[in-house]
Amino acid sequence: MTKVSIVGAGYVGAATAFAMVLRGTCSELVLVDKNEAKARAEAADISHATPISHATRVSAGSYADLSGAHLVVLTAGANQRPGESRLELLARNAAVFREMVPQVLGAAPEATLLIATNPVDVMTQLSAQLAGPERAARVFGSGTVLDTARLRALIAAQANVDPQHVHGYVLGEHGDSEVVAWSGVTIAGLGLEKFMDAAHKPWNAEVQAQTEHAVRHAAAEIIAVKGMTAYGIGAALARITEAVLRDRRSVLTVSAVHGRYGAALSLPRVVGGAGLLETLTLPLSAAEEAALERSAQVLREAGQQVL
Ligand SMILES: NC(=O)C1=CN([C@@H]2O[C@H](COP(=O)(O)OP(=O)(O)OC[C@H]3O[C@@H](n4cnc5c(N)ncnc54)[C@H](O)[C@@H]3O)[C@@H](O)[C@H]2O)C=CC1
Ligand SMILES: CC(=O)C(=O)O
Repeated sequence: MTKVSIVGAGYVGAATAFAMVLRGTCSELVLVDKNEAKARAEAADISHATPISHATRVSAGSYADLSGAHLVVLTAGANQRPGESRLELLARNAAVFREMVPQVLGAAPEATLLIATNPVDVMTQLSAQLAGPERAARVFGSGTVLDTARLRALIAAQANVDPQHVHGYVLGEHGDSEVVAWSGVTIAGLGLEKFMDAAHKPWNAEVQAQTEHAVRHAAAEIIAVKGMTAYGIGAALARITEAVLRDRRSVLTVSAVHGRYGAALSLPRVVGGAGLLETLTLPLSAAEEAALERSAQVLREAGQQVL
């Protein structure tokens, strides 16, 4: 039996629950929201997919119903309005987390906490602070797992290959200062430029810059039209959850506090049954290292407002 709870049954919480049911991530799923009627309606709607996907017991509940959860996904709080940055949500969502995290930990003291609410890096650092150092390996955020997926999808489209066979990472803030680690992107074991050359696909500095711009601004462009993003992050949260529940030792760019950078930010990390198992140090170019340090500086300054 694997039990997951999602606190925040808005667009992201519902998309995550739906992704989990389609993927068969867990056997029991409980949705909690301060709007109890919304949580009940989403749970009912999603449960109707279970006979034609995976047998998952989906319900709505209160904090008390988190008891026994192996992992709790936190998606509660405000989302961005068109034109707003993630960091502008800081004060509002920090207030939600100060109230919510102690209640979650009170009801499910053994659970791994997976944070998605924005600004996700600062919310992760705040949650880690509220949870205490003994839970350090079990409190982390979705970080740049979504941005990394966007990068892989865009490169795959250019290369005309399966996105699962494109490897590379977005590091740092899940936000405007994020860093695309171009020096480490590979397809079929070849560096990106070598692969594109061998496959006779057009790739140059201009295409690379356009791709990076599209990754960095993906959320803003989607939000400008439909008001929110949900499917990408829903799939990402389901994938991260599976790494924990199935002890996969997956390499994922989740966000966690890093002593050297003095903030929670994303680096490639090994994620498994005990949570964060290892942080990997990638060989980066000097420009990427400097950009990562600047991203950490953005997060340290943002953190000073609420930590
Ligand atoms: N990390 C990532 O990659 C992504 C993060 N997000 C973030 O996820 C968060 C949620 O976004 P949406 O689902 O679109 O927002 P939404 O407004 O649709 O849902 C938020 C839900 O949180 C609930 N809520 C608020 N305070 C609560 C509390 N104290 N206890 C329980 N429930 C509470 C609300 O009732 C609402 O149902 C936002 O901060 C958004 O920016 C969104 C997309 C990607
Ligand atoms: C909203 C957000 O953080 C995203 O889609 O990346």
